[in-house]
Amino acid sequence: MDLSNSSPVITDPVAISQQLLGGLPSNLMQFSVMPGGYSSSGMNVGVSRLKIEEVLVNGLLDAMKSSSPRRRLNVAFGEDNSSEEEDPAYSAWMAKCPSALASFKQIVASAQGKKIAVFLDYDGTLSPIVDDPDKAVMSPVMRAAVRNVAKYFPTAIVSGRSRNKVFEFVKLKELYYAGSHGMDIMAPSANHEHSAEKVTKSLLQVVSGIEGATVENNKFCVSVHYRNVAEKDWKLVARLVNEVLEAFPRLKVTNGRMVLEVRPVIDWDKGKAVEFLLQSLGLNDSENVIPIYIGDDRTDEDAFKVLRQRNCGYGILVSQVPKETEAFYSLRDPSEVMEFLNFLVRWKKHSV
Ligand SMILES: O=P(O)(O)OC[C@H]1O[C@H](O[C@H]2O[C@H](CO)[C@@H](O)[C@H](O)[C@H]2O)[C@H](O)[C@@H](O)[C@@H]1O
Repeated sequence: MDLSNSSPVITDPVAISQQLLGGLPSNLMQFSVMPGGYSSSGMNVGVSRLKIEEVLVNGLLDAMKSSSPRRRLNVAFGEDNSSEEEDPAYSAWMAKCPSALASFKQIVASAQGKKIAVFLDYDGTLSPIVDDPDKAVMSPVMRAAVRNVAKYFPTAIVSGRSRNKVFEFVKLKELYYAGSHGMDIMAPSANHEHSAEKVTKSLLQVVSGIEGATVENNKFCVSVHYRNVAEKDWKLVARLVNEVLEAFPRLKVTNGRMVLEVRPVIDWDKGKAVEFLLQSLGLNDSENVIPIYIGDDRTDEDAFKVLRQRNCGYGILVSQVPKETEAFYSLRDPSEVMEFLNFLVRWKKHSV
């Protein structure tokens, strides 16, 4: 795709957005408590607004605490500080989610004679997780691995970052990009971008007093980072984000790796982006195409689910700790991601 015209892979964004918005499943409709404690459906919920807010905030806080553990691992390519001996819990987890490196022969055997399409998350997959989101740079050797993969396989970056921002990190024009958790290729109607601008401003105001809290505008989505916030202040972050979102009924909050992701309440995610990319690239033939999606966080699970539902292709989770996942295989960190990508290139070079 020619990025110079900065036009993403889209068909008719307005029609698709209307279809998306019109097709909003009921479970995503906003639950609103009417004055006097009646829900929009007229049911007497008998629950005070404050009680509901407390439940929402505590739910968010539980999810924040369960997000990626505070592990200060310097895993920038070969400087992995994790202990050498195998962690029994990780070994037990790998029985269910085997290493994609150890399973490489099975993966390529199933791809023999078929087309492989590669989808790559950015943060925690191509770049190590670091404290400052602006410093999550990709190493030259990882860039070379991705560049080489793109020589043999259609390759896309699917990121929560804005499309422009993740392109600035990756710097490879020959790739396809789906930014803002897969929405940017759709160029949803401008009001999503407008909401993101407005909610960014509100979030910056409310978290400005919390040390370590930062807000990142990713065009159609906004990230509220709490990686550098003292755990005692996490509930305050959750409460403030929840309060701001009350004024934005078309936005929701989901969890990433020590980040609250503020996203439009539309039925669109990285999984839908992968389906859209496969279709628009003419790779929708599940008999002859093996999509491989590599990612590290909860938003990547939407893509893993799609591949599992299609019974075609492989999700690969990047994690150093056992996690519930829809992925088929696992890799420990970005250095193993790079090794896997290099395996793919070597296999293709020697099998043509
Ligand atoms: O979909 P991704 O490409 O994985 O992007 C998801 C989020 O990644 C970034 O945040 C994460 O990485 C940061 C840098 O390593 C880290 O500081 C932060 O704690 C992680 O959550 C990015 O800043 C977010 O906007 C993305 O949504």
